[in-house]
Amino acid sequence: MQWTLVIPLKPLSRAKSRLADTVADGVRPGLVLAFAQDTVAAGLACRGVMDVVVVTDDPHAGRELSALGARIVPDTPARGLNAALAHGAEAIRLMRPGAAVAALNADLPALRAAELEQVLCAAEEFPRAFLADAAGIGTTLLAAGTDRELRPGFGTGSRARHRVSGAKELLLGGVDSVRQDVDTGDDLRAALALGVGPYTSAACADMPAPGA
Ligand SMILES: Nc1nc2c(ncn2[C@@H]2O[C@H](COP(=O)(O)OP(=O)(O)OP(=O)(O)O)[C@@H](O)[C@H]2O)c(=O)[nH]1
Ligand SMILES: C=C(OP(=O)(O)O)C(=O)O
Repeated sequence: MQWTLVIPLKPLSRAKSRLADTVADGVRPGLVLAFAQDTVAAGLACRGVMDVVVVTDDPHAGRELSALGARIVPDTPARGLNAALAHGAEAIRLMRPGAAVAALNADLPALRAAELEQVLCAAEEFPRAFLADAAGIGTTLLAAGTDRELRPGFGTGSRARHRVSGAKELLLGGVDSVRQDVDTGDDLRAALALGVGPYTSAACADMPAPGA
């Protein structure tokens, strides 16, 4: 099965506010963009991925991610993360009816294409499936196979919400890079320990010791 990834990204100046105590305001937007660049680059390098759609209203991020090969879809006006994902999935299926769609957070700087491939292969077995985040509370990926509605329930506590929605939880080992989202300073240190992609690595090199 070939998947289209739909990746939501908030305007950079407002994103990742929970990193404020670790990363200075002036540096944070560049770091958030670097997370998204590493996420998109790994997604595009994944064999099971046909294409990547980023839902964002941020013009700078749109240009940079489009240069990597992503298609940019403008956000729905101020209706939040799940509306953005539903809107992205709808745009994909207008273009390619029935397409298999997987929502993926843009904050996965350690993402490895081979691990994403493993998750998407496992998701093929179910109409809807999801992967819990490293903290075990949220979700980093929600997949809807051919002709299945995505029905995203992302946000705080989304693991339980996606379970209740009937999506199958993928209980896989060896896919830490797909689970490791970055919300806090501790998450950033965990991602750095796993090994981040080149954009995040370069952004962190300009920062005062985020891994300390
Ligand atoms: N397009 C779009 N993406 C969103 C929106 N809200 C959140 N996201 C994205 O959804 C993903 C998961 O969101 P969070 O992990 O909460 O990221 P965040 O909102 O930047 O983080 P905090 O400010 O710390 O809450 C990230 O890739 C965000 O950029 C939205 O309203 N529109
Ligand atoms: C978006 C999510 O949460 P967080 O903001 O904690 O990344 C989620 O896990 O669905």
